[in-house]
Amino acid sequence: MTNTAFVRPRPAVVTDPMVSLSGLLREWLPRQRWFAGKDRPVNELGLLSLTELFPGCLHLLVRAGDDCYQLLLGVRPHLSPRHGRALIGRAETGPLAGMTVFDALQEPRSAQLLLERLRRPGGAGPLRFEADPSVPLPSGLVPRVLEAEQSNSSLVYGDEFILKVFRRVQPGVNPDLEVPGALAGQGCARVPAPVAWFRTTYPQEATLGVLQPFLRDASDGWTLALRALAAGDDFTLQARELGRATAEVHLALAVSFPTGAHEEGVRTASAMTERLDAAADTVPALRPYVPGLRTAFGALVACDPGPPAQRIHGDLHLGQVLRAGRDWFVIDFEGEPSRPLAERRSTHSPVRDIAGMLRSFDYAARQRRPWRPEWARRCREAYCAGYAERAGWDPRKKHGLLRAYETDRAVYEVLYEARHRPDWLPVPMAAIERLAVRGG
Ligand SMILES: Nc1ncnc2c1ncn2[C@@H]1O[C@H](COP(=O)(O)OP(=O)(O)O)[C@@H](O)[C@H]1O
Ligand SMILES: O=P(O)(O)O[C@H]1O[C@H](CO)[C@@H](O[C@H]2O[C@H](CO)[C@@H](O)[C@H](O)[C@H]2O)[C@H](O)[C@H]1O
Repeated sequence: MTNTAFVRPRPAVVTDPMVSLSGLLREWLPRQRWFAGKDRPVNELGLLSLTELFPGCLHLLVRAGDDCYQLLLGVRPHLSPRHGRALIGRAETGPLAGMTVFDALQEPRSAQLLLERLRRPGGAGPLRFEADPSVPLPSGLVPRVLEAEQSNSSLVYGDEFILKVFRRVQPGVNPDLEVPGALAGQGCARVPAPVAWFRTTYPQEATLGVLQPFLRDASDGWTLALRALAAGDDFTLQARELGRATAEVHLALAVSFPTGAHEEGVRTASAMTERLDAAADTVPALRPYVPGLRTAFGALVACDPGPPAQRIHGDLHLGQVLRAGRDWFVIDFEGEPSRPLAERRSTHSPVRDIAGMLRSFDYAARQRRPWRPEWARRCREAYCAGYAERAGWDPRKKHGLLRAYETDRAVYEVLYEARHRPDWLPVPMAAIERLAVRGG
């Protein structure tokens, strides 16, 4: 979304509201977890589109640096102190002078009206609200903001549905709508199916939010793994079932979307090397390990190409899987948020997902002192065994591939932690050291 043309408000609302909003948003945006540009000041905000969603609620797409963000802003004379967390500030100048501006997603009345909007398919200016007509959406469900460390913002309605509002918007269909929709069409029960969604048609087509059933009694894999570690419990049964669930999702993806040829070793190795070099430019701690890590990528050229490329999850880790009863569900098919959407929607080796989950067992084991490498090793074994049971091929027999993909994932994690959670940097750095120096 690089088109910065000002969209005339449809339906007409206020003129040039950015005069009122820019200063407030420049302060507020860098404090939001989902805002990617924290490392530089927000100098200029470009308005891409503005729509009055309902009275007192503006929908905005704004450009900050190279990124486009979706904002739902409440604008009222006053905000109850009970909802102080939603407050962005009081506009001093421009057409909204004197009004209180707040994050509408964190204010219950606005969140309720947003669900009402999803219940009635139709348009509002460039926005389109759509729903699966076979799923009844009750009115009056009480909203609450999900208190999770998230890349987006999610609202839970009456513990029945969860609405994910994408914050960083890229043109095109978001895989987190596309993939669960296609998998539901294949009857894959491992992924909650979208029941309603909204998108924009301006300045370019883009998915803005998806509503899906809320798995009420579910716990995510990360929480369960840490709980097992703290109690000294074995986690191999769960890991094995998770391996099976991953393979089932991969099989469903392979029939729902076109598959590709085997990823070509030379091309994959050079893409991974490029990512490594870019990461080492940003994170100096990586530099001493670059030659050793390159060896892992270089080995791809000679090793068995592995399974054919296909659509995958793209950012699989323990936080992306939910266990309800004895079943694992997979969520969040957006892929790695920093990659371009076209790349996230293309085919890749399924080994990429497997490597993501294997790295996650290592992350979990490193949350305890002393570090529990045996716990991680057993989970990794069990996960691969479960995967092999369903997929018909065993990831453990693809050592060279697995090492390269794990290395690539650890490099991504180093960059991610450096940007978002510098205190966590030692976790992927320990893996980098292991992969570069000891080779696996
Ligand atoms: N269908 C669901 N049922 C229950 N909880 C969910 C569901 N979808 C997401 N969640 C919860 O919301 C959290 C964030 O969802 P996710 O899609 O990973 O968002 P993000 O991409 O912003 O990180 C998950 O970790 C999980 O706890
Ligand atoms: O926000 P997303 O879930 O899309 O994923 C991003 O954030 C994750 C952290 O919240 C990050 O995952 C890394 O930390 C996890 C523990 O918090 C660990 O289980 C993962 O293995 C590790 O990669 C993920 O990389 C990032 O894309």
